[in-house]
Amino acid sequence: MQTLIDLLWHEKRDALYSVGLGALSGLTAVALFAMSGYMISKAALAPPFYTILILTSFLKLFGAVKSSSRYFERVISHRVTFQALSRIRLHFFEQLQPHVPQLFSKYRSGDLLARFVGDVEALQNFFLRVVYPPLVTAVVFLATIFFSLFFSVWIALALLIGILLVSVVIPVILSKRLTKYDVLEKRAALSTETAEYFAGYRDLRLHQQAKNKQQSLERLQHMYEQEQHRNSRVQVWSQTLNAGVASFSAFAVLAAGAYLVSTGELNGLYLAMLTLVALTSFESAIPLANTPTYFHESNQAMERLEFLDKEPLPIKDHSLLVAESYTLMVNQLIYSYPEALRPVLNNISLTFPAGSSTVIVGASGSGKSTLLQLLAGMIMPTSGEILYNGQDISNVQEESLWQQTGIQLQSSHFFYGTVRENLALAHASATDEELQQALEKAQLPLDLDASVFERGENLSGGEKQRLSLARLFLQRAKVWLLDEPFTSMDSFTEERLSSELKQHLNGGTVIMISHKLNGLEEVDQIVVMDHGEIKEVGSFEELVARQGLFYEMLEIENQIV
Ligand SMILES: Nc1ncnc2c1ncn2[C@@H]1O[C@H](COP(=O)(O)OP(=O)(O)OP(=O)(O)O)[C@@H](O)[C@H]1O
Repeated sequence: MQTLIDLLWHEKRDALYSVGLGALSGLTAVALFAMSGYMISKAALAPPFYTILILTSFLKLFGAVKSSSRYFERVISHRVTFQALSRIRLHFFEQLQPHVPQLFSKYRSGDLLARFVGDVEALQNFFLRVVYPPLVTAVVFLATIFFSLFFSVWIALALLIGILLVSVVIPVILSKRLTKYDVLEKRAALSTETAEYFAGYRDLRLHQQAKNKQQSLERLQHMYEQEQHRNSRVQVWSQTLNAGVASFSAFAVLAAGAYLVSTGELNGLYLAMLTLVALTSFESAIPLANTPTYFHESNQAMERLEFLDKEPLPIKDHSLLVAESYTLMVNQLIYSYPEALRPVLNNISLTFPAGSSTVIVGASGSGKSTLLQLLAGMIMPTSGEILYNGQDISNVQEESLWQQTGIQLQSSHFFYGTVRENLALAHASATDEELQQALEKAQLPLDLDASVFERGENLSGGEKQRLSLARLFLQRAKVWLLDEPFTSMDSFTEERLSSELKQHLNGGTVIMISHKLNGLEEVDQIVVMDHGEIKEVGSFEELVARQGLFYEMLEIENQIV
């Protein structure tokens, strides 16, 4: 909540103006009705014509001030809200950014979307319906009670009791009931499951599970609706009590006034005026009926949005020192995924000399991709160090690291748009000719203006892989980290592409994961991994001669071929 107040504080000037204008509008509304009441009573006594004329002029003045101040108050208060919302979005986006590579290990995409769209949106009510109404009501009531004191202490007391009930007693009681409900949490659960349902719809249909999933979605929707229903029931109660107290207070003012008139303590001329003052001033307290609900909702939205703040991030304030080439070293590296019971990489030490080529092989799940992501600085080691030319990358800003590295992961993301836009991701200023050349090198005969659907849905597995290789052909890096770049290709395309790639990567330090063991004779170093450990390191010839794990795997591959 403190963060929200801090973010809103940036708009303090406009917020103050809108509260001032709101108070002015509320006060002139009270004055308008007070004057009307007084005028009606006065008119009954047949006063001189000029008295009516003066009173009517005041009525017109109050009416004009009320409408214009209300108009400007609306303009400014909405400006405050939208500017604060944009600050809030920016703030949470900045908080989110450093967590991005690992974010989806911890949070589901539907949940993140619910937080950054729905929860941020819920905060638009914070100023308009939580901060603003109590301030305006306080000003209006202070002035009204002070004004009433000139006529009767009892009438002022009736107003004071009424406003205390509306602004303190009712909200406090209802807030206790509201804390039981969590509409945002239920909405997030529904949106998380719905996002997954759409993403996996094809598989659900194929396995005849769409109906089951649909039923569980319906259950979530029902829970969400019930929570909304309970929440709105509290809101309706709040509005009813608010209106009841307002009417009762106005009645109390009328009754007290009538009694005081009968005892001669109050001039009857003011009775209608004071009753109308009470009725109108409680009108400015109507929005208070929604304050507990919106306060509770804003509180919950902030709690859901501050989920990342609690996790301190390492400070990365160094840049990678620029060099002609890089030797990569890994020292006693241990890595455990968050909340995993055992480390996935166990005490790994390796050297990748500058300009050398290394292929990492090993059984599925042995930790190859994890090691590559660590080398790329996408995840941080649990312990141990990763050095680029002796420089520890734990405090190096990712951008400076990624300027020197060309990375291809097992799967790349393709954005909805054109082939050109998807390629430009790797080299924003590349000319059409350069983009075309990259496509040719990647053996991908696609038009630059051809459409790409979300996640590359209209591309085959091999085409996706070649499109991401085309991105690599547009880059000039000194370290290349490639995770199985040819898995979805036929042998002929793989052969042609791999010789193109070899030429392109020439001179850089290349580390590539592969499941194919044949054809590695020219590679400088082969690393064999098993269960998160390095089992063997050496050239093809050395490993074959050793007749260890690599040799066994090669034998099996040869038998299968
Ligand atoms: N984000 C993650 N969160 C938790 N565990 C993970 C995560 N990614 C991978 N793992 C686990 O870490 C282990 C190593 O995974 P990794 O992807 O590094 O293996 P790999 O050798 O590259 O496998 P493959 O050859 O099948 O791609 C696996 O047991 C996997 O279940």
